[in-house]
Amino acid sequence: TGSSQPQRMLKAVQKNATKGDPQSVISAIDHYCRNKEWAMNVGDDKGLILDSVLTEVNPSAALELGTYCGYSTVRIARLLSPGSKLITVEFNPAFAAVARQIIAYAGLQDKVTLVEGPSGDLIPKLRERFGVKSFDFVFLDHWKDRYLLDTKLLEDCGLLQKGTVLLADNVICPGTPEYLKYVRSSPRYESRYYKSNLEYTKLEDGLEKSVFLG
Ligand SMILES: Oc1cc(-c2ccc(F)cc2)cc2nccnc12
Ligand SMILES: [Mg+2]
Repeated sequence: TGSSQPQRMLKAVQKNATKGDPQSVISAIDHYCRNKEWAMNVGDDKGLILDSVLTEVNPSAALELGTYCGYSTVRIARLLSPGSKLITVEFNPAFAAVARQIIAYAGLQDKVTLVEGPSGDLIPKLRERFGVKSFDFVFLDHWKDRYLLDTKLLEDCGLLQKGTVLLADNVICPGTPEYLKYVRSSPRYESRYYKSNLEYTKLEDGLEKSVFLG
C-alpha cells in the first residue's frame, strides 16, 4: 500500500509551493505533472483560457463539476472577486480529500465549498443547501457522459440565468460529442470552441464556451 498519485501530487505542492500563494500551487502541480506523472488537471495551456474566460465573466456564484485534486478549483478561486463563491462537486472521496488539502494550502478555503457525491444527485440540492439562486459560471470537467445530463439538470433546476457561461473541458479528448451537438445546435446557447491541447501533451483538446440565452 504505497501512496496514490493524488497523494504524490499533494506532497509535491507541500514541498515546492508557498503556503497561501495560489500561483505557486498551480506552478508546482504543472511542473510535477509535466515532468514526473501526467495527471488529468486542466493544465497550464487550457488553464490560460479558463483564466481569461473567468476574468471576463467575473462570476459571483461559480460551479465546478469535477474537482479531482483541486487544480482548476485553485485557478478559478484565485481570480474570484471578494465575496464571490465557488462550489465544486467531486464524486471520488479520495480525490476530494486531497483537493481539500490543496485548496487549503493555497489559502482559498473561504471561497470554496467542496461537495462530495454524484453531480446528478447534488445539483438539485444546491439551492436548498447553499442558498444558491443561480450560477454565473459553470466549469464542466467531470465524466464526459455526465456533461449533457447535468447541463439539462441545471436548466431544469433553474440554476442557469440569461448570460450564464458554461465552459467545458475535454470536448475533443476524451471528447463529448453529444454535449457539443446539443450546445452548438440549441437556440438557447451561443457556443464557441477554444482550440488548445490536452494537458501536458501535444495532442489536440479544447474548451467549449456556451452562453445560456435564457
Ligand atoms: O482533462 C481530462 C483528461 C482525461 C484523459 C484521460 C486519458 C487520456 F488518454 C486523455 C485524457 C480524462 C478526464 N476525465 C475527467 C476530467 N478531465 C479529464
Ligand atoms: Mg479535464
